Amino acid sequence: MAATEAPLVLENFIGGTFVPCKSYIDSYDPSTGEVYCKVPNSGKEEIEAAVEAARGAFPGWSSRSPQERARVLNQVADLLEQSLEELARAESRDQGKTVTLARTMDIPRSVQNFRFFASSSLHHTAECTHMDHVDCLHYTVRTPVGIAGLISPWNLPLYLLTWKIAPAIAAGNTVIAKPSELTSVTAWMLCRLLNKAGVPPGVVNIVFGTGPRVGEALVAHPEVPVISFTGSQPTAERITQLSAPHCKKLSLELGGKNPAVIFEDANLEECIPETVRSSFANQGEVCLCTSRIFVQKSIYREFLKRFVEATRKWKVGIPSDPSASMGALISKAHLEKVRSYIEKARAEGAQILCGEGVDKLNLPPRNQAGYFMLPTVITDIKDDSCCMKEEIFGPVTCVVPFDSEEEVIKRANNVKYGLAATVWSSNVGRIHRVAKKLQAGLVWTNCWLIRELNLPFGGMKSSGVGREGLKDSYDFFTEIKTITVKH
Ligand SMILES: NC(=O)C1=CN([C@@H]2O[C@H](COP(=O)(O)OP(=O)(O)OC[C@H]3O[C@@H](n4cnc5c(N)ncnc54)[C@H](O)[C@@H]3O)[C@@H](O)[C@H]2O)C=CC1
Ligand SMILES: N/C(=C\C=C\C(=O)O)C(=O)O
Repeated sequence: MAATEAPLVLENFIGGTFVPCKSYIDSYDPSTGEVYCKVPNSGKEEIEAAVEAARGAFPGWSSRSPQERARVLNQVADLLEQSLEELARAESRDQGKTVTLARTMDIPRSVQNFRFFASSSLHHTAECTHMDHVDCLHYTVRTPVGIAGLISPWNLPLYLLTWKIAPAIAAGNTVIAKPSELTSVTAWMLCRLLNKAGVPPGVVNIVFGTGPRVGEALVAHPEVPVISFTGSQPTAERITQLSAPHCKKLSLELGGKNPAVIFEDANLEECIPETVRSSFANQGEVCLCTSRIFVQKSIYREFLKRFVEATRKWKVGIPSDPSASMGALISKAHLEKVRSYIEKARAEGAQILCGEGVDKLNLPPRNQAGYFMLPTVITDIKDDSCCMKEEIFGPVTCVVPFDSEEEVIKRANNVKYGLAATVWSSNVGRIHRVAKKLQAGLVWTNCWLIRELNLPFGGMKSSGVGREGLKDSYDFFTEIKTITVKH
């Protein structure tokens, strides 16, 4: 915080009203390491108030027509779009990402989330069957589940929060959302827009604070039957334990250790810049980022040389620098954790080809205490190294050679995660074969992160439970009932 700047003080949003909290948590600007914001340190009391507000709003909201709800969602989208620049700057300051990325990805996608679910909620149809031999007609109806608990992480703050709020309220639920305590500002800014858009009080409640305090109070509340969570696997385990006594419906979107499989017939002109982006976009803090790159032996040396050259051009800079590709990591603790992986790799005898400890980072004096690091490429590393097995969630990627298709599929699948993968080849048959055999909920071939919101998003193995998307989110946020009519 600059000497003259007063901290931004956030408030909870309960029943359509901003409510101060008894205590606050410091929130840091990752690009300077200074406290610039105070986030409510909410707990059980605030969750009780939010549940009461959400319970009160449910009958009215759930009985509105899909068209009426869609109109309100579209209004939220329009208001977000009108505030795009302000939101992008706030997201960048709070998270450390570049303003450019927030402006071109995070905020436009948040707008799209509301528009997409406003529109898709108008097109759901029910199933119907007949049993003529017993004169029966059967059909299904879907009803909103009730109060949905939504817990989101710090890497794509507004993007992932709105990816949960929009489908939940479009389906007629009321919600209590808990954003990450590390990145709460854009969620708080959204609250003002929700009121302006005509979202009735209590339909969306946003309660700020830490996971163990307010997150657990939300998950354990008996009147919140459905929890949608995006974040780490250990937290998902805790959420599962707390939900078990109530048999809650859970959607868990967790981490990844995503492979890129690059065959000798890949178009390297396209593959190299795209694999740099898939490894280092958003400081490598996206669950879909590539962190293990398998390259066929015949092109391994050439790939490595060109990949390192391209990585060195992925500029780290202050988030407002339009020429920067990457900003600061989320926190000091996270930066230290990411760096510790590089140290472990070095101790195991791996080679660090560029980045941390090899190249020099140039930052203005004001940003010297910010949480910056250079994109780092590791090689000569074994498949059983922790850098090849664990989610680092930072700008670090490992490159290793492979011989055959069969071998690379086995090695790519040899981790506990199964979220995303990329395959690079100009052989269509091989692409289909390999994509089918990779254990991942999402496989991008000859591209990365082209999102089709209509189709299922999510992971297998330790990368999660459930899927999100047009039909999947609707199914998750509704209960289905089969009705039989004898005539
Ligand atoms: N989408 C993803 O795949 C993400 C993965 N991560 C991974 O997790 C690591 C740790 O990051 P964290 O911020 O600690 O992730 P986290 O899983 O602890 O945090 C995600 C959300 O869960 C909440 N939370 C934490 N503990 C909770 C609890 N006991 N009950 C209810 N809610 C709880 C947090 O307050 C936050 O809103 C990262 O280094 C990264 O590897 C982190 C964020 C997103
Ligand atoms: N869930 C995450 C990313 C989702 C991206 C998308 O829906 O396009 C994550 O990084 O945690």
